[in-house]
Amino acid sequence: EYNYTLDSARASLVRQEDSIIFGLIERARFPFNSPTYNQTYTSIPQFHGTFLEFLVRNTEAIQAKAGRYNNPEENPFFPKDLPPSVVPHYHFPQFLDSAAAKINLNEVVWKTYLDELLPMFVATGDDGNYAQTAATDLSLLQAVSRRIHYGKFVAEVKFRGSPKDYEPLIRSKDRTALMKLLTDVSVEKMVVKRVNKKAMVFGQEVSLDGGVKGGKYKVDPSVVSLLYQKWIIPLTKNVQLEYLLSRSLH
Ligand SMILES: O=C(O)C(=O)C[C@]1(C(=O)O)C=C[C@@H](O)C=C1
Repeated sequence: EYNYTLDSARASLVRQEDSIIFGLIERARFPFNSPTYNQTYTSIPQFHGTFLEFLVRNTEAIQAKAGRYNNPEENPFFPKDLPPSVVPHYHFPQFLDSAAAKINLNEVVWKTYLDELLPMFVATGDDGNYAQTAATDLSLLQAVSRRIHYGKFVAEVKFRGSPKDYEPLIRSKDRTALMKLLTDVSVEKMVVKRVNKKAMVFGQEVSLDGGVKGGKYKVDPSVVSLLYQKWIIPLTKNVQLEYLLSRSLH
């Protein structure tokens, strides 16, 4: 069995910050491009939904065939009606409880992304690049979703580390106490500080003479920390909580 530890789980979360910040930078290259999210823009035959939904549903279908969702770290946004994988099944280590498969907070991720995150880091305007915009949305959505659902692994590690603390709270469904037990405020503060710093490093204009052009970053570092503080960390904790509450006990 693969050896997940709190250190290795946290190292993965740190690594995933890179994907999220580069995803933000990539999406921020385009203005808001409202037709991407606007039902009335598309008249795609046999499809009812936004342009983004069209791209995501179809991409997920092809990625499902290619085996993406065989990996327990991946959670689709539209799990209903996905085609089965057509490739040989790689046997990923069974680290999580079987209840994990049912935990999917992507509906919340989707809504939060559109209603809260996008308006915070994207400029207003329309340059017609809807397909490119939707593609950057999808890869960012997938990075955020993977990070948040990685909470399942973090929670399992924590549970195995102190089952005597977690079991009674799970039995009594004490959400408040569970939330308190899985929270580490000092780690959260470090995460928020680090993503701010990474946004400065990754988002600077690099020039050959005289290093970095001052002042302007490709995505606002304070917005990146705010996104983490307000949405990404709290959602990761919600995944941990839901996972623990549905975890089987012996
Ligand atoms: O590192 C942990 O222990 C986590 O559970 C991850 C995380 C996070 O989302 O970054 C969430 C809850 C903790 O309070 C600290 C950090």
